[in-house]
Amino acid sequence: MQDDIRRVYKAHGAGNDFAILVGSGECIADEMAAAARELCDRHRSIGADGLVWVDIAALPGPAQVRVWNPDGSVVGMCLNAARCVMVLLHRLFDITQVQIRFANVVIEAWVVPGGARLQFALQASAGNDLEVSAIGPRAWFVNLADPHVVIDWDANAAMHEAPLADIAAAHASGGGLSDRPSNCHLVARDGGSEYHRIRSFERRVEAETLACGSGCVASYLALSLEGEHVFQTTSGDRIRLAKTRSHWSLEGPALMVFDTDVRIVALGGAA
Ligand SMILES: N[C@@H](CCC[C@H](N)C(=O)O)C(=O)O
Repeated sequence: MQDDIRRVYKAHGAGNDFAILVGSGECIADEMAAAARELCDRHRSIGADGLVWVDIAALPGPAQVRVWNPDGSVVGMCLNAARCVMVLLHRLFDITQVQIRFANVVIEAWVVPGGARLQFALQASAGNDLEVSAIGPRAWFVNLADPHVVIDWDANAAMHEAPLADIAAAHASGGGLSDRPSNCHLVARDGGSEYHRIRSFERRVEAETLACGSGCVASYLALSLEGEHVFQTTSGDRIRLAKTRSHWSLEGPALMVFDTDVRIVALGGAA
């Protein structure tokens, strides 16, 4: 393969889709930010909600994982991408378990039928300030590795018709309920049950995505839930979430879509 041609893997976790690059060692952050802008473009390239770099140098030990939004900004933690990485490493190396390390969050991952299960701890610490604060009668700001606004939507009002992009622009873009651009989630709890519907608008994707794993965690925290809860995402897929003491368990679908060779201009390929 020529030096400027890279293997790119396309995968999705509950419809949240990613272009994934695999390599040994650290990547160059500026180059990857530019590669994210290039590869995530849905009109001119593969198209994705984010670009993922997986450093496999230490396998079967920890995989270092970095994620960039389509605008080239860094994602703190991406739980849908984490499941995709587990499924990809299973495909490539036949491993069924791996530790995935984001900059501030360490995740244990296992392959399960149709997807992956993740286990992780989220603690308030210097690099990962966990913050949940009420910002309205039924709205919360939740800071995980990235900022989220959660709005508790009346389950009797048609959530699928809600103008999510407008709500995010009014309340989660830095001028409304939160003072900084945030991901914005509408959550409706059916009959007070353990079953929730969620719609997510992701900052820096600047669009509604089909699912957001961190958004499910933020919603669980905002709504002060306990025990196991299921979030049905816009894609119709389900993300199962439970918390015991400080440990979270998240299970959901992840699928490889295709892989292909791409000349990436940002990584030195000729335009
Ligand atoms: N989709 C992700 C989280 C994405 C975070 C976001 N775009 C940001 O930068 O804040 C997930 O599944 O966790």
